[in-house]
Amino acid sequence: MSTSPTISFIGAGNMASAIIGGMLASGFDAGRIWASAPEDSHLQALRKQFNISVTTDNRYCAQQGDIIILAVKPQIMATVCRDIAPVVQNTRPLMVSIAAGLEAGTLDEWLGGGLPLIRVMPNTPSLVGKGAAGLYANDDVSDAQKETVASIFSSIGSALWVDDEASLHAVTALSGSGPAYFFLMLEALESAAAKAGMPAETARELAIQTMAGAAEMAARSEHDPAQLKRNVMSPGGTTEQAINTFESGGLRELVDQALQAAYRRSEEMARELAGKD
Ligand SMILES: NC(=O)C1=CN([C@@H]2O[C@H](COP(=O)(O)OP(=O)(O)OC[C@H]3O[C@@H](n4cnc5c(N)ncnc54)[C@H](OP(=O)(O)O)[C@@H]3O)[C@@H](O)[C@H]2O)C=CC1
Ligand SMILES: O=C(O)[C@@H]1CCC=N1
Repeated sequence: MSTSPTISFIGAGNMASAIIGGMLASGFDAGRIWASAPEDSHLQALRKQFNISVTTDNRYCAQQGDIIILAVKPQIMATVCRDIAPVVQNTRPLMVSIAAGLEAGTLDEWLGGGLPLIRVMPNTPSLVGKGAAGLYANDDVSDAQKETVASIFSSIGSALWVDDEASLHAVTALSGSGPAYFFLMLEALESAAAKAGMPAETARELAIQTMAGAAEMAARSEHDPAQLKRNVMSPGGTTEQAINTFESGGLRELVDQALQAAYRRSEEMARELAGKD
């Protein structure tokens, strides 16, 4: 494989666009990116935005790639993989799946068997170079291939390997789904501030800046989040009142339940899609 491989995305929706946007912003050559999907108008919009090559023909797209990133919904992955199997069995690219739940063994079977395959659980902030991805490789992947894929995902955020495929359920529940948790928090903060009489635009800017600032501080600080939280809580002050309200309302238990629900759904999808349910 050349140092700058051609990457083919099968499926060109939210997550593929976020990865492509992040890759281009980090200097990846648009001439080396292909994407396929059924709806030509969606592809043309993507081509205009990113100047990448597009086609409605998955097999043709697959044929172009040294690395093929499977980025369709898990529920249609079997049809898509079986369709491109004759092509990839011939060209033998490195396969990468970003689908939630779907296990490497199941994908390998649909693709005809014996191909190097990496599962990545990315997230949408990849678009702005702030992604967080967990990666797992099957036994057919070489160290050089692992490095290539890790360097792609490192260029758009953090990329961490897991040794055990089952750990990807936890990655999915934490960072794959995670951006939505923080967007929910932003929604809630904005509407609470609006109730307190703040104009919507001001509330949004202050809430976003506060979230970004807290994240940046947590990333850079030598203190853990509990200490950073205490540093904001003046005894007898305002923060204490808000934190006590969150704690007595069961926020920690709710977060625990939410992550468990996402984790269980990821496991359940793996079983359903492998035909074990
Ligand atoms: N969204 C997220 O935050 C994350 C998603 N993922 C995973 O990424 C994958 C994609 O999710 P997401 O991007 O959100 O989904 P989207 O619905 O946004 O995108 C799905 C894409 O697949 C295309 N598609 C549909 N049918 C076919 C087909 N037969 N052949 C080729 N392409 C097809 C759609 O094309 P068209 O528009 O033409 O219909 C669309 O471009 C999923 O497996 C999900 O688990 C992983 C981590 C995070
Ligand atoms: O909700 C989902 O199933 C996908 C996987 C992680 C984020 N979105």
